[in-house]
Amino acid sequence: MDIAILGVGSLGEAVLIGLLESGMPPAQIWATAQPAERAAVLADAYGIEVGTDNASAATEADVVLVAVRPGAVEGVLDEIAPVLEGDAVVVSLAAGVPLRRIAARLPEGVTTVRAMTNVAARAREAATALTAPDGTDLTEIEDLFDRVGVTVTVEEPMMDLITAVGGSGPAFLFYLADAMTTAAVDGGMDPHAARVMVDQMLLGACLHLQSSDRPAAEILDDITTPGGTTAAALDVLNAAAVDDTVKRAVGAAARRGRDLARLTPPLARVRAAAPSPRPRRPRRRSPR
Ligand SMILES: NC(=O)C1=CN([C@@H]2O[C@H](COP(=O)(O)OP(=O)(O)OC[C@H]3O[C@@H](n4cnc5c(N)ncnc54)[C@H](OP(=O)(O)O)[C@@H]3O)[C@@H](O)[C@H]2O)C=CC1
Ligand SMILES: O=C(O)[C@@H]1CCC=N1
Repeated sequence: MDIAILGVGSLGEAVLIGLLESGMPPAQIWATAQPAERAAVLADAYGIEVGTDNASAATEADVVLVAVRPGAVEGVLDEIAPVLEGDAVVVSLAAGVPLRRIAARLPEGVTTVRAMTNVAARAREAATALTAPDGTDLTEIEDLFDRVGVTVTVEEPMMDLITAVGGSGPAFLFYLADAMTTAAVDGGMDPHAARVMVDQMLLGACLHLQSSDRPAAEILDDITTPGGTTAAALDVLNAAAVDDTVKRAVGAAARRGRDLARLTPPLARVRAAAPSPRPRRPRRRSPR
């Protein structure tokens, strides 16, 4: 199976790396990026065909992954629609853009799929949710995403919530990692040692959680020695209602997904409302 990845940015590159690491031959992957200089850098780095012409890349592929930002999806679909064969499969990786809007841009018979995955595809540990019109055989696409992690199939109305939890989810952990590393460095720890410590702690905790059938709240209890250090930390987190804040953050991300679906072109108004497309927490000191 030949695939095309259209719009190799942050997510597209993560998926590309994961697929190559899974053993997919570079000759089976066609990609596009902008500008041409970035396409050349990607081609050189990964040994695959990377251009700027989406239609040319799509012509080569059995499965086309559309990895541009939500506001650019429909324009890319318009570019590739004339060259797609009837048995082509088009998978949108974008947040928010619904199946009906994808199908409306493509020739009759082309299979349309939405996939919500995440940057852990780079480490072949992504959580991917697929949705497609009723009756679609997703076996081939499940196999493709299984190469970069774990794949589930869901109904489309769940996609905004899954985008918040699964797609944006790594950001919650990176936020925590940054805050904990900063706290350690501010307390006098060597930045490199702090980074190693926090990374390994998160990895170990996630593996522990994944290997257990027990709810996270119960595992949390195991660490919380009465009157001990964890209890002191939890007192502060609970006083600040961090659990409620996390719920509200998930809600905000899911609502943004719904907004992206409504707005055409989506990003014009969303950008006007949010000055920075990638808002970051101010950093007091940068770990290495
Ligand atoms: N980042 C993530 O972790 C996740 C992202 N997603 C979804 O993935 C999509 C991409 O997000 P992300 O990777 O963060 O965004 P990026 O902006 O990093 O990647 C998109 C890339 O597409 C390029 N591009 C824009 N227009 C075209 C075009 N017409 N043809 C070819 N390439 C084009 C952009 O170039 P330029 O910058 O020059 O415009 C950019 O390099 C979004 O739809 C998002 O909702 C979903 C889950 C997780
Ligand atoms: O921030 C975003 O909109 C994309 C979708 C999920 C993760 N990143």
